[in-house]
Amino acid sequence: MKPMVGDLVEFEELAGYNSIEEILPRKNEIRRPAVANIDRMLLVLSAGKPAADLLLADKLLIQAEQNNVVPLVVINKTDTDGKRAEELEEQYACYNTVLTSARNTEGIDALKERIRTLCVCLAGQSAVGKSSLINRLDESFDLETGGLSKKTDRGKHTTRQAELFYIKDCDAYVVDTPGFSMFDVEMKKKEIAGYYPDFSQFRQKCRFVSCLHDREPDCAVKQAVETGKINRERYERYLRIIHSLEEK
Ligand SMILES: Nc1nc2c(ncn2[C@@H]2O[C@H](COP(=O)(O)OP(=O)(O)OP(=O)(O)O)[C@@H](O)[C@H]2O)c(=O)[nH]1
Ligand SMILES: [Zn+2]
Repeated sequence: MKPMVGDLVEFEELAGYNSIEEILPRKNEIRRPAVANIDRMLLVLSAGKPAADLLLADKLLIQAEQNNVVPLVVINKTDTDGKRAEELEEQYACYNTVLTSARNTEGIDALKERIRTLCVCLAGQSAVGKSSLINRLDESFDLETGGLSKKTDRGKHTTRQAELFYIKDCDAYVVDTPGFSMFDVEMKKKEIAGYYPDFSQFRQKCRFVSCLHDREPDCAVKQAVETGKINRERYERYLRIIHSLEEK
């Protein structure tokens, strides 16, 4: 077994270095970002630039649910576009959300309360403000942060490796992770809908037990989309995810 950030280990102190003797059993682990033993995955979305990749966000939320990691959706850069921040909050209303600005410190105290005494990891695209948020959670930190590429409006991948930080103010451990943009869910397509909390109260009412909520008749999930009880954009991205698995 290879050690991961977040692992609890037994180690031996040797001259000048410590040697890992044993990796203790993990309560959970996720692939992207690669971390273990976390209580919450803080999925950071930008209300400004870079534009939030919501397909990526949904896939990361599925991964968290699949691995028993409770997600918290952090909508950062509220100072740049408050309206967009509210739109994102609405799309992810079935999760716990918190609106933040690492620029003007909006929501930082609320974020501290959400992570108090927990071990959490940050996840998301490059330049959404993950390292900037850590700098705000403890003002004595001075992690390197990066701008956007002028040409592409994408992040510059400033953080290169996952690293654990202790936040004294709220007795929490936070793992900063490098941003990424590619991720594929690895599971059977019939399992995917089970990881959508917003579908859960409707799924049982579909005519077919095996309903994929796609082209089947009498699908309660589709009806909920029609009546506005499920966010249509979330549903359309769900279809993209299951169709991409069919193609494989
Ligand atoms: N306006 C505004 N800018 C922000 C905010 N948070 C971060 N930024 C800026 O966004 C850029 C990227 O911030 P980082 O903290 O490096 O982003 P990151 O998610 O850690 O990026 P990677 O390490 O590449 O994954 C920097 O120029 C920050 O100053 C915010 O709330 N509002
Ligand atoms: Zn259905």
